[in-house]
Amino acid sequence: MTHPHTQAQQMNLLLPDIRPTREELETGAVLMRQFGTPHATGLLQSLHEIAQQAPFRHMLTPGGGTMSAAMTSCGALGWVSSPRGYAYTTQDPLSQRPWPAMPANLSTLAQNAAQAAGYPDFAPNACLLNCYQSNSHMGLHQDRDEGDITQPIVSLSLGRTGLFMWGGPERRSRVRTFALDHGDILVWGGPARLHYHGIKGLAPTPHPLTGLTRFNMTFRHVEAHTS
Ligand SMILES: O=C(O)CCC(=O)C(=O)O
Ligand SMILES: [Fe+2]
Repeated sequence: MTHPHTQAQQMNLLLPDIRPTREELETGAVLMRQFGTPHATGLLQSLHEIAQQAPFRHMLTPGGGTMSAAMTSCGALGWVSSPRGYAYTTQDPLSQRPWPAMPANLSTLAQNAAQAAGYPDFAPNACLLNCYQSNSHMGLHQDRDEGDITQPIVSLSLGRTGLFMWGGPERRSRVRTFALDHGDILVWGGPARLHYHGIKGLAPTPHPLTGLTRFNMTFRHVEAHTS
């Protein structure tokens, strides 16, 4: 029996491969596994500081429901849902104060991820933060309240794994479901910018840093025409 591997290859087999991967889901949509992982501790710290100023809350929907994910925002503009509809606002309606500023570690990571995905000019001015528990989900939807669809969406997952639904340009388009793990970043723009997507639920296993909670941050560029 000969040995099929050189000594160097054998050594490599003993080490985990921690290089970020880059997977094009389709034109304009790029999944970069683990892209945020090296920065996770600082990102979670910033998230908790944001939530101290602008707490996670379950927003009401125009259809009369309540969102099962709790949400807040940072940046110049924040996303709100209410019985009156969806909007980006400059103030948190809970405090009537401006949304917390977007911390530099968040915006830098989002811009680096966008650049790696092929969007070098991304300039986020809004970041929506989602907090999911075991019973949370987010139905298939488009991100279309931004006014500007020339810039991509950059989505960072932290903590417990989410089961992400990735569809197409129409609600009835075929949907792929896959896991988004701690540190994964998904970027969608260009021809995929208005593709339907959502969260089917969470994987059962707790995460060492967040327990049974999954956090997600989506970075957006919103045209400043809102209230
Ligand atoms: O939690 C996610 O991965 C997706 C969140 C999302 O689609 C949104 O906030 O618009
Ligand atoms: Fe979305």
